[in-house]
This record gives sequence, structure tokens and C-alpha cells, in this order.
Amino acid sequence: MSFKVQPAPVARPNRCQLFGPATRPEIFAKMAASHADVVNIDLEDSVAPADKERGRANAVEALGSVDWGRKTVSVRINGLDTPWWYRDVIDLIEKGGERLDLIMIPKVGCAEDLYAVDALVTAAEAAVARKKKLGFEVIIETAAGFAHVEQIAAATPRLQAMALGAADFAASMGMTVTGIGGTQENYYMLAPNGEKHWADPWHGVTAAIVAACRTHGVLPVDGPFGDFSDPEGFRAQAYRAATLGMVGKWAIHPSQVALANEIFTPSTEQVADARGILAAMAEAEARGQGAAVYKGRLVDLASIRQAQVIVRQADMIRD
Ligand SMILES: CC(C)(COP(=O)(O)OP(=O)(O)OC[C@H]1O[C@@H](n2cnc3c(N)ncnc32)[C@H](O)[C@@H]1OP(=O)(O)O)[C@@H](O)C(=O)NCCC(=O)NCCSC(=O)C[C@H](O)C(=O)O
Ligand SMILES: [Mg+2]
Repeated sequence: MSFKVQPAPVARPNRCQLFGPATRPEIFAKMAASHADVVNIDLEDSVAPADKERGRANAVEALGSVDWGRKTVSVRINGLDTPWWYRDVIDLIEKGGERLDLIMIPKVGCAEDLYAVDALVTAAEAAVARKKKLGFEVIIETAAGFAHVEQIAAATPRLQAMALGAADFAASMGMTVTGIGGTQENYYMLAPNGEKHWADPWHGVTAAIVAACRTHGVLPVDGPFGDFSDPEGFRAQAYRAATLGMVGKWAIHPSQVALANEIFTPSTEQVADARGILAAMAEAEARGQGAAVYKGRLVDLASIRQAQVIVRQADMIRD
């Protein structure tokens, strides 16, 4: 281990983030009643330019009027290259009350983007004597975001989570795809026998996000899977993300919430296995040994750290 210790991210469940456009207030109560850990009211790309002010007013109203229970409540503001983001931040803080937990900042390209939002948020919070400090989540969805992902992850202690926005990312990178997440038709390896083997075009940026997040104590999250009529496609994408270290995934339709919760909740077997490894290693340690055999395979000190990831996730969800 480096002398620089890897910090732990915020301890709260983030298996599923359910999105809803701010211009559809009739779905806010349904979002609140869902089994998502986080709800995101969107002021950005699901709200047309002509509706930005109405959407913002709806979001402010919903923060005070909807019973969000124990959910983490987040609002996605507009991008820093738009005329709307400043008023989004000011109205959310000045009129939204204390229930808002996070703001999500889209299309972040460099650490200075977060410095600017942090400065505005800090001043606005002080002006209204807000008791609770707002947290941030960001979306990596541009070439610049990918290139500067590590400095973005380190930019501010307000940052709690970082997600991949596959649609804007593809556009910014000039990728010739129109699907949001998942396997893409022309992304394959050709085996010598002529069979196509599908590869994951989101792998590189996903691994970069996970590494940056884990280095700086931020939760790495997989973004949207656009085809909500394809649960198996969602499942496959979510399993890949979970395997690479992400803690959760967005849902852009209520049908995706149970899928995300299932995949990002460690199964009973996984938890029993992890606890079994910890028990085997405790026995080995008592015998003065740093390695042991568990179910016919080698386990050692690194296995303890792997098992603890699963046990910690299970404990956090149960609490
Ligand atoms: C995708 C939708 C537009 C579909 O809406 P709708 O046609 O109403 O769906 P259904 O008829 O199947 O709805 C069934 C019932 O579920 C309720 N509903 C629908 N959506 C939601 C929701 N998001 N949360 C809670 N409940 C919802 C309906 O009211 C129906 O209820 P009932 O009549 O009582 O049975 C819509 O789901 C939607 O708008 N989704 C969110 C879109 C969004 O926020 N997009 C932004 C995030 S993704 C993105 O921005 C890309 C990213 O940045 C990137 O770059 O990759
Ligand atoms: Mg986007």
C-alpha cells in the first residue's frame, strides 16, 4: 500500500439513482415511493430550453412539498456553458430549503469547473445560513472530462459521486454510435473462426472513473442505459460496471430500479462466501499464517480486503 491511504467514500447506499424531468411533477411522488436509493430531478437535458424556468420552479417546490423519506435527493443543474446554471444554484439554495442533499453537475471538463460551482454554492449557503453543506455529484460525459478525470475527482471535498454519461460521452468523443450504454453493433473482435466477440466500448472510461474515484474517496456510478425495453441489456451493462468496481447505476425508467438494486446488492451467497473467507483468514492468523485454503482455493491478506468490500456493502444496505 502507498503511504497515501485510499480514503473511504461517503457511507450511504447508491445502488440506483432514479431520474425524472423537472417538467413532470406528476412523477415526483412516484420517484419518492420507488426503491431507488437516490432520486435525481433533472433540470438539464430532459428539459427543453423554453421550459427551464418552469422546471426549476417545479424542482424547488417539490423539495419542500414531497415526502422524500430517507432518500438522497439530488437535482441535476444545467451545464456551466449555459445561461441557466447560476440561477439553478441560487434558487435551489435560496428557495429549496434544507432537504436537498446534492446537486449534480453535468459535462464537467476540469477541476476549475467544480471550483467555480463550489465558490457560488459556498457564498449562497452562507447568505442563507444553510445548516447542511450541499454535496456534489458530477457526470463524466465529455472528452475533456475523461482526460481530466483524476483532477476532477480531487477537486472538492463536496464531491460524493461521479457517473459516466454514455450518451454525451459518445457524442463528445465522436463515437459512431446512437445507443446509450451497452453493446454497440460495430464494436467487436473477429475470431479466427469468423465469430464476432462483442467488446465493451465503455470499458476504458469506466475503468478510469473507478480508478479516479477510488483514489480520492468518491463513489463511482454507471450512468443511463437508454433502452428500457431491454432488461437483459441493462443487466449485462450493470454487471460489467459492478465487476469493475462501480457501486450503482442510473434508472431512466421505473422498470430499471429493481434491476439495479438486484445487481448492486451483494447476493446472500456472495456475502456468505466473503464472511467465510474472513473467518478462514482469522483462523489462519491465529495459527500465525498469512495464507489459508478456503473451498479449495488460496486466500491471503488481499482476500481479506476483497471480502471486506462485499461485507461493507451488505452491512450498509441492511442498516
Ligand atoms: C422514459 C420516460 C419518458 C417514459 O415515460 P412514460 O412514457 O410515462 O413511461 P411509462 O408509460 O412506461 O410509465 C409507467 C409508469 O411509471 C411512471 N413513470 C414514468 N417515468 C417515471 C420516472 N422517471 N420516475 C417515476 N415514475 C415514472 C409513469 O407515470 C407511469 O405511472 P402509472 O401511470 O402510475 O403507472 C420517463 O420514464 C422519463 O422521463 N424518464 C427520465 C428521463 C430523464 O430524466 N432523462 C435524463 C437522464 S439520462 C441523460 O440525461 C443522459 C446522460 O446525461 C448522458 O449523457 O448519457
Ligand atoms: Mg448527458
